[in-house]
Amino acid sequence: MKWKVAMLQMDIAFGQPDKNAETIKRLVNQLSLGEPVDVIVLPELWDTGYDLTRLEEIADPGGERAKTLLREVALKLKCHVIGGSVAEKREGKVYNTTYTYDRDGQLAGSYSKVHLFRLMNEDKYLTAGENPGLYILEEQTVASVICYDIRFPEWLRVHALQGAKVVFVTAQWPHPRLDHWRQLLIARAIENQVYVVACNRVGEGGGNMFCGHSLVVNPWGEVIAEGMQQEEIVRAELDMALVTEARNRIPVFEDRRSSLYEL
Ligand SMILES: O=C(O)CCC(=O)C(=O)O
Repeated sequence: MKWKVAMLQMDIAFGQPDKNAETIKRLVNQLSLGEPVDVIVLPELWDTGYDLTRLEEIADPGGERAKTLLREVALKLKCHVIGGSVAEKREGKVYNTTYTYDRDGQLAGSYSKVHLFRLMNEDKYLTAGENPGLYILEEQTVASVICYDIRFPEWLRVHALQGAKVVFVTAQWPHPRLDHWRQLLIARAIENQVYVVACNRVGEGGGNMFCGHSLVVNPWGEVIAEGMQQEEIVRAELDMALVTEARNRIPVFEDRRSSLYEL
């Protein structure tokens, strides 16, 4: 199984969900004119950006606005959509939530960010999710996590142990930590013998400058696609056979001594 993936490395207008939805539609139109893709990935909080103090007013009730758009995109491009994340209002709380749609326009699953990033005040305005983000797309188990989650190897391991062959990362990762971004993504790919497909935003907002460099890393830790620091669509091809090859050559999952790791 091979998948062509495309990441929409976009700028995000601070606190302007409608304007950001227009940016997505423009990039999707651009994509629809080129080579077909199997999966697209969007960045984190693409609707509101980090305008956290206005979430009461601008967060998406039940994620319905985002769901409508993402479903339309899946049907237009006939591809799976890892829908970045949006500020989802649910039961009086706000979550940082990803929706994944399959190519038939069906919701394959959702994931709310589990590790809230205190440096950007997420803990003050958002509620943490509790469940892993695992989905089945065309019989492939894949995972999606959000930004700061990549600093928690144990969390990605949970997904790999449950069968994920690809981990999609949706992010708003700022400077000056570009090196952390690249190295953490490469490490997560090597240790879990998975593809890591990570979509970051560009531009500035809320006093942060975001570093782009959306990345695709193969299960051997090789960077097979990387964005620059401007709006662009970053493409790559994933070959699931490489996951099996890496796991057969170095059987990390068989060699684990899990009884020694329980804390
Ligand atoms: O961990 C980091 O350095 C950045 C994390 C982040 O920006 C986020 O989770 O939104």
